[in-house]
Amino acid sequence: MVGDLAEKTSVRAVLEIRKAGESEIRVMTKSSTVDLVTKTDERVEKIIIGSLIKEFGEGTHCFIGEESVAKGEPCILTDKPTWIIDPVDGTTNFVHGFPFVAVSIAFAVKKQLEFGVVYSCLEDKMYKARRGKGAFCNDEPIQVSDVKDINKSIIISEHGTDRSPEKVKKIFSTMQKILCIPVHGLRGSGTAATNMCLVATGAVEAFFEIGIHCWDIAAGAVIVQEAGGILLDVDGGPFDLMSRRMVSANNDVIAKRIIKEIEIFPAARDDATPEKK
Ligand SMILES: O=P([O-])([O-])O[C@@H]1[C@H](O)[C@H](O)[C@@H](O)[C@H](O)[C@H]1O
Ligand SMILES: [Mg+2]
Repeated sequence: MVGDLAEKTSVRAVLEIRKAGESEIRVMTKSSTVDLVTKTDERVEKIIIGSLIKEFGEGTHCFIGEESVAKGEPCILTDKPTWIIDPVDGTTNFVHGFPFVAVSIAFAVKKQLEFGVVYSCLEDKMYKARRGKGAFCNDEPIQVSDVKDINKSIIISEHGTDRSPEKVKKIFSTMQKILCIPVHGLRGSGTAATNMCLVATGAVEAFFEIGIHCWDIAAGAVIVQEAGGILLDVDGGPFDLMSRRMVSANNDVIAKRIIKEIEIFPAARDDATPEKK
């Protein structure tokens, strides 16, 4: 029921994004001049939350949505049934017409992710997974790659929207070290949700990033795990959805090899009190 609804809602969101992409896009900024947002991000989030509230009634479920949080709504994951939503993951891509843009909708109960749907709009691929029930792309089962040799891997990372020189230096130093292991290649689609689905289908072996948010990765987290992959913190500890740090990989051999090279830098938790952000 929850899954069907998430799927139905993601289809509505995708139609809206595709339609909006055909006319002129007015761009605004959030935390920095490269952290972009559009009216479409805001409208699509309202559509998603509105249709979920219509179904479940006001006050029964909680919502963590990228644009609502940007407008001051809390970003705290409680035990209550909670939807975690990125209406347009890959907003920069959307603005530039770079063809990877996804809608990401996840559902958690008691802080446990139960269901995720990532709809890659322009490729027309709907990825979905329910805890314990496998992962699918357009209804076909998907599975991570079985590569264990890092020298035969493709790794994804992104540089996010924080451009402070010391962070950028660490990001590129990590990428340089990983590239020179050597791996077959380094990639990045510009949407964390899609990157995770690429891990889940076996197109790449891993995706890691410091600075992502819970709404970028919540749905992808269910999909990667249900496709047989793993999630870890960038220091090798357990994955924490609110920590803004994540390594997703096909297996722990690949994950741990990458973790050896990651230069960690601080990122305020999604659920940090405002004065700590
Ligand atoms: O802002 P947005 O386009 O929804 O999300 C961004 C994308 O997922 C990008 O791939 C990642 O590198 C950033 O960290 C995210 O913020
Ligand atoms: Mg996003």
